[in-house]
Amino acid sequence: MRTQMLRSVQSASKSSKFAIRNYASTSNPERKVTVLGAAGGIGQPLSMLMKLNPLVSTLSLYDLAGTPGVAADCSHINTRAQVFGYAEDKELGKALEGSDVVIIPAGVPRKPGMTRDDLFNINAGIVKNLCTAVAKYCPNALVNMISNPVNSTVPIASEVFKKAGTYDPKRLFGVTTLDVVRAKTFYATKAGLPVEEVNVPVVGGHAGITILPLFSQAHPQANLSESDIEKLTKRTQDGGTEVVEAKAGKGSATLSMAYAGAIFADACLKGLNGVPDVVECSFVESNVTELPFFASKVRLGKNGVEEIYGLGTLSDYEQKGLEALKVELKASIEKGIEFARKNN
Ligand SMILES: NC(=O)c1ccc[n+]([C@@H]2O[C@H](COP(=O)([O-])OP(=O)(O)OC[C@H]3O[C@@H](n4cnc5c(N)ncnc54)[C@H](O)[C@@H]3O)[C@@H](O)[C@H]2O)c1
Ligand SMILES: O=C(O)C[C@H](O)C(=O)O
Repeated sequence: MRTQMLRSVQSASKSSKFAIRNYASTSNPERKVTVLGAAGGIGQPLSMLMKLNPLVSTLSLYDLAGTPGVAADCSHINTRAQVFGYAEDKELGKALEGSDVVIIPAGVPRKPGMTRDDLFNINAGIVKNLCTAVAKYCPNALVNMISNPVNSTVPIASEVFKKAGTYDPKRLFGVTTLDVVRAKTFYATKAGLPVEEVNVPVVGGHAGITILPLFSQAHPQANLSESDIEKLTKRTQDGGTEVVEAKAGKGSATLSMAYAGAIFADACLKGLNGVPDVVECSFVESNVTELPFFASKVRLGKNGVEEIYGLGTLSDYEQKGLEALKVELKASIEKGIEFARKNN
């Protein structure tokens, strides 16, 4: 028994040495990913998932406090990325310099009874300051905005970058991947399909009714009733609230968000590295509708957004949802722009 265990340990260690040699010999370019808010509920698991990503060569972890510990912990994982922890304002520049992708989950989460917009007063200022630093230290980075309310924080970031003269709409993304992750999970469960084979585009924004899953375009197509589609739509729109209530005051989605954030950052890295046909939904500057920002499928490439796809054919129910969401989304976008202009 003991010999058998020893043998399996020896073979495991042989295979991990082999894996390390393989990493060293891959042709993946050097890529620096920075996480701002890395010691938080999303930041920690997201940092770990980025440490596991072989496309990352440098992982830079920044938060107001606690990042040296998170970085030391992550750094012991035997994967390619070199990990560095930075804390406090004075280290923000070093954390950001040379970044290819900056992921921003810095800010406060919701408690039961709150909307994402209730976070605006605190998170708007945090995002504005962090984006000012991004413009200064890594103006060419792809920015993955996770901090809520995404419908307003992305417009804030765009105004900050415009003021700094660094704005490139192809490089700014609101991360809406969690809506897609949820839509896939709920749809696959209801339809009895293997979840890994399911795809569902989610468009609009990232709050309540502005989240519009397009189940009429789901793959594979399942024969669900109108009432099932309405329930799935509502559950996707309320997915964040479902987690906030279940956590009962201890924050919002962190683990599923870290997973979703890691998928989106990986797509950005693949695009930068020239991998073809990388498509994800994201909230970006867009002319798909009359609104200046909108989430839809985008193709990622060496410059960030290479192509923004239109909405395709919508069902009557989705068309109504689209018209209904525009009022709220427009107001949230304008609120962000106005805040950034006033506080410039
Ligand atoms: N886009 C999405 O789908 C999605 C999903 C889940 C949560 N969120 C949002 O992500 C944000 C973070 O959520 P969380 O659960 O990780 O919260 P958290 O409170 O656990 O962590 C936030 C972290 O941000 C840090 N922070 C605050 N101000 C900072 C600053 N100026 N610079 C650097 N770091 C700073 C805090 O110290 C903390 O460690 C919230 O706004 C939440 O609503 C978005
Ligand atoms: O719901 C929240 O407040 C967090 C996040 O936006 C989510 O969708 O889980």
